[in-house]
Amino acid sequence: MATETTRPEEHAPGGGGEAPDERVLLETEGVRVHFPIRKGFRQKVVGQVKAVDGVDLSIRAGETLGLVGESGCGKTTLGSAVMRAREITGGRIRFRASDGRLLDVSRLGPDDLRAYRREVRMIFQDPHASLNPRFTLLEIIGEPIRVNEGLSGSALEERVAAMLRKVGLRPEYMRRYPHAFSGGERQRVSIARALALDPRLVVADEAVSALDVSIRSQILNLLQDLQDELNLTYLFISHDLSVVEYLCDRVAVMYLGKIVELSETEPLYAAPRHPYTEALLSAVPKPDPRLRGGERRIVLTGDVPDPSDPPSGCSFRTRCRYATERCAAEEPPLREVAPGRRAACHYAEELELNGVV
Ligand SMILES: Nc1ncnc2c1ncn2[C@@H]1O[C@H](COP(=O)(O)OP(=O)(O)OP(=O)(O)O)[C@@H](O)[C@H]1O
Repeated sequence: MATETTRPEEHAPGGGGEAPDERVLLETEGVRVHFPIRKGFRQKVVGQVKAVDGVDLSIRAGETLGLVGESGCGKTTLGSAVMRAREITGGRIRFRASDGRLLDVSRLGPDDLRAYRREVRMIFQDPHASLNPRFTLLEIIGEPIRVNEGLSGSALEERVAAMLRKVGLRPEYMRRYPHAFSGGERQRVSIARALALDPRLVVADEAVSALDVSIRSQILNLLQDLQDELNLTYLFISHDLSVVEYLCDRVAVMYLGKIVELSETEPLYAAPRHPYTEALLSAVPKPDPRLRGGERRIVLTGDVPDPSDPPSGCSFRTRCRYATERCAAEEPPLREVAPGRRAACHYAEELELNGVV
């Protein structure tokens, strides 16, 4: 297959011939991932689950971008599309390779695909499921290094020892199997494996959700330290808004396959511009019980609508307490509503929404 690459000066992320934004490491443009629904003996396609339905997002080099939303809104599917673990149905994902070229991720030739898979790595949610119990840490962490760099013997052991030290584990642990370790230690092993090839972008999907609260902050601190030390960029997928507030520079809020709000973290938490963000924030536990007043808590009623049959107009309108007739008739685009802030709500400028106190 042909590899489509463009020189940085030829194409700007964001398209449309603007000056190229050198800060952008990865960009999605109108990305869609639809799953066909098949029925009957002939497995006829009777519909589409629109898991990701037109996502424009850019991830800047060195930042941590949080991707939040309820279960089923398409976060994991978008992360898998970025990882190229899932083919996209439409749109485009572009990545700025270390040599400065912009790569079209769904059209990579074999060499560029191999390079992409070294530069973009994933940390999974469940370190119990993602670490093979039959392999030692040397094999688990060393495997990508052996395959990609051809190292073996003591050279490989040295690299694995260095990775173990980096994530706060003792090098002599490399002879042991995953079952000998606690959940937090296993997540450190997953991180060591993800970082073994010196990636530039790390997609972390619910990376601390399975951990005890006491361990969670240790792993978050480790991720931050490693980001500083290794110049990493993170796409941090989570349904936990407290964790995202702590770790992320910017936040993208996803609902029913679309980004509905995108902003730097602090202003988004202080004064959201989309009613869905407001509802998510109102459910975040407050440290001070006096601030947990019933009147501030907005209960999101009902489930996320069926992504194979989304509501007309604004997809959130069926659960939105501010919805009007216009919301059913007209889909609000994701647009700039204040400097550096985007929201997909007709009333983003007028509504006075509550943030986290
Ligand atoms: N392989 C698949 N085939 C059909 N539908 C799928 C498939 N994978 C995901 N979906 C559907 O796509 C939608 C988005 O799922 P996805 O797992 O991406 O959401 P999510 O926000 O990551 O949720 P969670 O946090 O529960 O993983 C859901 O409706 C899900 O049922």
